[in-house]
Amino acid sequence: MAALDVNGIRCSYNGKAILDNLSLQVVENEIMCLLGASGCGKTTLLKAVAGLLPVSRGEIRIHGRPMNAPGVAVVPEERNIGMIFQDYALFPHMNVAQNVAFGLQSKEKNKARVRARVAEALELVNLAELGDRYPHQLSGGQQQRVAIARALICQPRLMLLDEPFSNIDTQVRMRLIGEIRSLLKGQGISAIFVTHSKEEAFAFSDRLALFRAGHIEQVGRPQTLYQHPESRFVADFLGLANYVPATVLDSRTLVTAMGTIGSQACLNAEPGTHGQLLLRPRQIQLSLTEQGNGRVLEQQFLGSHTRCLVECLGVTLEVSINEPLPAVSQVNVGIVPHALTFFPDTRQGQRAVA
Ligand SMILES: Nc1ncnc2c1ncn2[C@@H]1O[C@H](COP(=O)(O)OP(=O)(O)OP(=O)(O)O)[C@@H](O)[C@H]1O
Repeated sequence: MAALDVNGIRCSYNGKAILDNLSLQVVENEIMCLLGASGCGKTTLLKAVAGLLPVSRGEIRIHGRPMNAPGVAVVPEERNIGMIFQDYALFPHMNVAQNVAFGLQSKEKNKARVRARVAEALELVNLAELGDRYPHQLSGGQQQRVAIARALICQPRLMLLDEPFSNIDTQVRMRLIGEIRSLLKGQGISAIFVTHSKEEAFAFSDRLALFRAGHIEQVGRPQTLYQHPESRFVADFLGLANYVPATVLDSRTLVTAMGTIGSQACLNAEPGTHGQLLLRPRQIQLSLTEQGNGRVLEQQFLGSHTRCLVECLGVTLEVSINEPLPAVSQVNVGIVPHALTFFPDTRQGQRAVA
């Protein structure tokens, strides 16, 4: 059974539909990321799932239970979900332990049991020693951990996280993402996580749904979307994309100005089809040679890799290499063998065929 089943929902503000006929499934213990530019409807979907926004068409089921069937509108506190927001939403006049206990107190009257559950939740987020501190005495990362402990204490089966890492500085962010991911996995909690950062989406999610103006453009594993985007919109959103004009020779070969390039998977396009070959910066390799077909225009050493701009037969390519090359180098541009992604020119919206 799916942890969450969103089926053809419509949500509006002031009569204007923001989501229309939108569907999405999240399986048990899966972390799904809603990724997209500002205003595309990610938070609207989260609010509909939480029960904070009415759904005028379609259906939402959480662990098989209908939330909004005709005559049914399950209130947020009865959906067995935890919510974590960007601004932590901690009560400033309560200490950490009181903040964490807050949601449980209406359900559990036995004070000793509340104390034990608070201690357990703080232990899970590595804040066992800080129960007496107040929010203003904590770092951003620690405050977000308190918000997570507060959500975990009610033992939700589905967690909704709305940009939970955007106020955390970059050095702490990736560590916190790793910690929270293992925590959710360890506790068997499914989650939906909203962000507009692709790096966070890649690091945190099992699958991601890329939003575009109220609909989902593509949903799948982060690596699949990055390496095999179905449209140029997805390709461009998820990272730097080079495009090389190409023509299909046969089901596994493209002809480009750089020569013929073999694909490790079928291209599914008719021979003679013109289009664009997608090449990520790591899918291009450079070798130093005076007779090479490329010329290095610019390089930036970025620590873990070097960004290199190369002019090759009239196309400028961005390539990612380990170490900088000698200045003013002539290079040969080659393609790392892989399953090629090719966008035919003729199709509307330029959908990929590989
Ligand atoms: N309360 C509201 N009343 C009217 N329009 C709203 C309201 N809340 C959001 N909207 C509009 O709905 C659209 C989707 O907003 P939503 O908050 O879902 O976007 P988002 O993808 O989460 O964006 P962000 O990344 O900026 O949070 C936007 O055009 C926004 O202006």
